[in-house]
Amino acid sequence: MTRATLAKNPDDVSAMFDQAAPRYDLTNTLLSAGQDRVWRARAREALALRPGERCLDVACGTGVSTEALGRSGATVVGVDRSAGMVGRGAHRPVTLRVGDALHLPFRDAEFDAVTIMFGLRNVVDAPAALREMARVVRPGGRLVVCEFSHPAWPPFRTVYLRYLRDGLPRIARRVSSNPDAYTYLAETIRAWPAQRELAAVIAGCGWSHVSWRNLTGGVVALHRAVRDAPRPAPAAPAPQEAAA
Ligand SMILES: C[S@@+](CC[C@H](N)C(=O)[O-])C[C@H]1O[C@@H](n2cnc3c(N)ncnc32)[C@H](O)[C@@H]1O
Repeated sequence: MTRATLAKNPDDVSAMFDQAAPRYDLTNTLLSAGQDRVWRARAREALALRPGERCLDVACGTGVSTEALGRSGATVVGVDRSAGMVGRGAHRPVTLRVGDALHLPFRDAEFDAVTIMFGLRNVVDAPAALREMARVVRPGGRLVVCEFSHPAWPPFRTVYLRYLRDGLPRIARRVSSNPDAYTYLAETIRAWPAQRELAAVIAGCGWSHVSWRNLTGGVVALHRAVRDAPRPAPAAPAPQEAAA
């Protein structure tokens, strides 16, 4: 998976989000023309949390997604590597922690479900993060990855790629507290694996029943999967009567 492991320095990525944090939520809403709320709502539906379940929101940022997930009646915890992003969410009625997706500060099989929304693309080693998410979810538990993707219809793709190249950085220069973060955003979206390719990566990292659906014509894709059950131990050989 070469394109999902672009050379990204984790400390640089966290510093970039620390700087973008003060106006992160506003910038997102403007750049996506309000679609970000719809995409997160679709991810929430796909997770289908039930009251009493435990869910982990990895790369939770300022906790917008975490707070919305918490309305399901499940216990939801958010974790993010950027202290600046987590700090912006301190007022929210959910638990947000500073922590790394590659070394999640949670026990094996602690959660019923895990999600990562617009975060996997930013993690330095996406397959390692997917394996780590599989570790903290119980066998049979659910994964939802919500991430920018690749529109399939060529005319729409052309317009979208032009927006990424010209429109998005221009808007970001006016609103964001760190416009460079949005040049990086456009670059990482272009380099990110297509829907089918990402599904194959997820399937290779401890997840089964992988499926996906496009949102907004493929601008975003929602991938769902189920945590593999542990393989049953091989049956012990039937006891043999010892030869006399
Ligand atoms: C685009 S933001 C998404 C935030 C939030 N999920 C949302 O939907 O608004 C990406 C987040 O990924 C976080 N991130 C990047 N690498 C990470 C890592 N290794 N561990 C945890 N969080 C990470 C960044 O700090 C940033 O907050």
